[in-house]
Amino acid sequence: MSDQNQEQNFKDEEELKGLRNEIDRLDTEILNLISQRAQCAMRVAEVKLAADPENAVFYRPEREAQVLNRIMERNPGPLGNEDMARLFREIMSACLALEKPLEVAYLGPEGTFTQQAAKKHFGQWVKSKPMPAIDEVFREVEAGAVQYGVVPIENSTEGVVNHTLDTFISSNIHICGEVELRIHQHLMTGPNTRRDKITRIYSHQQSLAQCRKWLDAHMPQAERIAVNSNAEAARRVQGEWNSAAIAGELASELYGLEIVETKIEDNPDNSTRFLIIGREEVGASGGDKTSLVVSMRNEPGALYNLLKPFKDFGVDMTRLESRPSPSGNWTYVFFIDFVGHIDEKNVQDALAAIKETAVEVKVLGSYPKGVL
Ligand SMILES: O=C(O)C(=O)C[C@]1(C(=O)O)C=C[C@@H](O)C=C1
Repeated sequence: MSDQNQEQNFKDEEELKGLRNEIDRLDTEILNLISQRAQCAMRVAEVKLAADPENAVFYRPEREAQVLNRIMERNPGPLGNEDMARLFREIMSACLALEKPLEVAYLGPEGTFTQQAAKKHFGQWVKSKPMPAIDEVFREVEAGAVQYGVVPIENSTEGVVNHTLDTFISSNIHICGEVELRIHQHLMTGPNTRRDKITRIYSHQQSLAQCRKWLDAHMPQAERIAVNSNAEAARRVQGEWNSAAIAGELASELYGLEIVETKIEDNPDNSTRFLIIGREEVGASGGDKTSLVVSMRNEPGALYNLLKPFKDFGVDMTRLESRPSPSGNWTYVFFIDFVGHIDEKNVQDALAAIKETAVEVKVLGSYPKGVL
């Protein structure tokens, strides 16, 4: 090595050492600040408990949305807004676990996109409990066995999850949040699988449908087998040498499979919206949505009467679905989402006007718009 090179190396080493010292100093500062924040959260828990020892509510979706939105607004970079918000998501999740460990039921089994959505919304610090069906998630929350639940509500390519909508009609559960997940489907195999020997591909029927063009083009010879969930598909592949699964990343981690092809969904904007359900109503965050279920008499102008108040009171409707009413007779109930919180004056006026013509209006909940 020449003297010049040696000198340059020495300078680089010195600079690296200086930068690492600076990182150590900053980490100590961050460590102390996070600890102070955690102490504050513990104090918040004491205040909540003193105010209402029996029914103190520790998880506050409206406050969490405000914290994350504020972080995104003030983020100076170079980390992106979402990356930064995810870091704070985890800090807040850990702080909440200090106040009160949460348990959340989700549509299982382990490794489903719904579990991924639960982790995205609540962070890594909640305990999650898989349930075999959507109505069992509702029942678990209603019975108080867990504090919250997570259920899928609509997919951008496959449409609404009717089972979730129908379950709301007969339950007393509130919606207290929403979370959207980009759905990426991956092809995964076990450690002994040979790509050219794959004769079977397992996945949930919806996922097989979402990857149909890719499968036609790349694996036309393999039989497609629909199973109950993507996680179940991954579990099956574990013990087989000639099969593959299509599932999400979490399932591959859980069952020790290797992802051999990433993002094979035909539509790159494929996403699913999930709802967070609970027993309490949620306060206003300043950026909220409300969901209603309304049943109308089967008469001329019924839909007009339902929609007019939204225009009259300037309420922005974001979704309208109709479902057959459980009472039968070809009558329908309408599921409506709109922008605003039930505490806001124009929302209350619109609801009062709808109630004049509706048979029944049920507010499923006001909740903060999904942040992440
Ligand atoms: O502000 C509160 O009510 C808190 O409990 C603190 C905190 C936080 O860490 O910022 C923790 C949990 C809640 O869900 C919301 C916020």
